[in-house]
Amino acid sequence: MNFTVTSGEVISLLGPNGVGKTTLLRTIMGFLKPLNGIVSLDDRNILSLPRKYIASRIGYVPQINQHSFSLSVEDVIILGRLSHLGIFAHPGYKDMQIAEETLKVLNIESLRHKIFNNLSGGEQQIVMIARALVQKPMFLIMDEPTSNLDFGNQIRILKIIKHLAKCGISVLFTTHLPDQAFLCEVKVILFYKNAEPEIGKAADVLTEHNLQRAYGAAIKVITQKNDDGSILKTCVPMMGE
Ligand SMILES: Nc1ncnc2c1ncn2[C@@H]1O[C@H](COP(=O)(O)OP(=O)(O)OP(=O)(O)O)[C@@H](O)[C@H]1O
Repeated sequence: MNFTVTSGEVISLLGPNGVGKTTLLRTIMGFLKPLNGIVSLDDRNILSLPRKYIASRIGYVPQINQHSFSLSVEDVIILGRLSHLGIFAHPGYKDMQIAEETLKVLNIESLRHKIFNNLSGGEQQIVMIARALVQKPMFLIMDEPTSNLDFGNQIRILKIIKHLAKCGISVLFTTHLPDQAFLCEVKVILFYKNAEPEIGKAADVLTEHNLQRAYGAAIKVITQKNDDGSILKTCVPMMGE
C-alpha cells in the first residue's frame, strides 16, 4: 500500500481484528522495520531518524491497558513534554502552561492529582491523549482512541481530532466504528483479511458491500437527514438468519 498524510489531514483506519492496523501504526512510527518499502517523515526514511526527533514530530496514543503509571495525572501528562527538553532539563513554566491548557481542553482538570493507575479505563484513555497533545506533535497517531469512552467523551475526542486538523495537525486513528469516519468526513483506509486495503473518502469506501467483505457480517448503511439539511450516514450490523 502507498499513502501520504498531508498537513491537517485526518485518516481513519478500519478493518477486522488482527488484520494489521496496529502493526501498520507501529511501522509508521519506526518501532517495527517494514518487510517491504519505506516510511518517510519529512522526506527522510524514518529508520534513519533519532527517536527523540520522531517523538517531537509524532505523538502516539497506544491502545488502552498498555501503560501503568504510579504517578499523578499531572505528572503523566508532563512526561509528554520530555521530547522537547534537554537530557538534564526539568519541565519549566511553558511546559506547565501547556499541560494546564490541555487539562482544560480535555475537561480533566478534576483528575490532575489522582494516581493514573487508579483511574477508570476511559479516564486513562483521555489522559494518554492529553500526554500526546502536550508534545505539540505535527502528526498524531491514535490506536482506538475512543474504545473505552462513553458517547459524550467519544464526541469530545472526535471534535478534538477535527480541531487539531484545522490547526494543521495530521491525525491517523484506528477505530472499529465506521460511524466515526462518517461523522468526521475523513479519508479512510479499509483493511481486508486477504486483499489490498481500500483508500478513499468514507462515503465512497464504507459501502454495505465493502463493509460486509471486510467484517464478514451484513451491515446496513442508513442515510438520514439532519435538522440542518446535511446528510449523515450510520452503520447497523444485522443479525442475519
Ligand atoms: N509482537 C508480535 N509478534 C508476533 N505477532 C504479532 C505481534 N503483534 C501482533 N502480532 C500479530 O499480527 C497480526 C496483526 O495484529 P495487529 O495488532 O496489528 O492487528 P489489529 O488490526 O490492530 O487488530 P485489533 O483490531 O484486534 O486491534 C495479528 O495476527 C497479531 O497476532
